[in-house]
Amino acid sequence: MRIDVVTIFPDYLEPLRAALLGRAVDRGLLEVGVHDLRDWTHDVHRAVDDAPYGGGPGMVMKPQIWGAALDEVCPAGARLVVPTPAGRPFTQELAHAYAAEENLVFACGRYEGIDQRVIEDAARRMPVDEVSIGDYVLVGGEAAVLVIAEAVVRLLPGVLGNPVSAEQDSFSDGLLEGPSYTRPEVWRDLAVPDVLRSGNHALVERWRRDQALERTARRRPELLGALPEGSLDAADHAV
Ligand SMILES: N#Cc1c(-c2ccc3ccn(Cc4ccc(CN5CCCC5)cc4)c3c2)n[nH]c1N
Repeated sequence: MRIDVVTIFPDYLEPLRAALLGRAVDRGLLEVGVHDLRDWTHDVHRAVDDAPYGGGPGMVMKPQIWGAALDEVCPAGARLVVPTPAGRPFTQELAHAYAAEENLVFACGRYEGIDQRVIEDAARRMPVDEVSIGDYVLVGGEAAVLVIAEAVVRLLPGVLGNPVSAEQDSFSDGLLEGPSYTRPEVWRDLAVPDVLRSGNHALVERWRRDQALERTARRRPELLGALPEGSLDAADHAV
């Protein structure tokens, strides 16, 4: 997979070359290109924004600059991903879909966002997704790209040391995962649940499933309602 990011703050994307993602790059599992949008400006001020038509707060990013940048950065077959507060929710399901792509290009907006015609024009040549990472307001798209990139790259074959954990992720079965524990057995008078030290794998599996159901019911009850028909068995209904 190759990820390209267009931004006015290239340094913000340095974490793409660190830790898990950096190791994926070093191992040839991932290519990363970060591009400064201002490289496509031609005025002395390197302006990328202008006042919004119709008035309103803040500035909007100019279409000409973005158009020239995306024309050059987007390879044939790329999917363009544009983080925006008005986007559709970025989910684990979308992370899996993106992990199957050869080329992802991220357009990081700032100010009040990017002129909508940039998205409309790009959609003439490639799939374009406007996505949001959550119901809160950021200052630009860069933090969202880091979140999305990490969620996607960890799913690539060979990236995670323990690939099973990607399948046992939260949300992989529609539930939040339950609590985890490691040594010591007692820490500050808090003991590890006995069942986890029982050696009875069936009991451990049942306990973990119950914990996941209880946690999901408490923190994200709407996920229970969204489970596919037949996801819960008789033992689950006992929780
Ligand atoms: N993913 C994601 C995001 C973002 C995000 C993503 C990309 C950009 C580019 C610019 N901004 C700043 C901004 C902030 C608020 C508004 C709304 N307007 C304000 C007054 C009238 C409406 C427009 C832009 C961005 C924010 N925020 N939250 C998420 N989950």
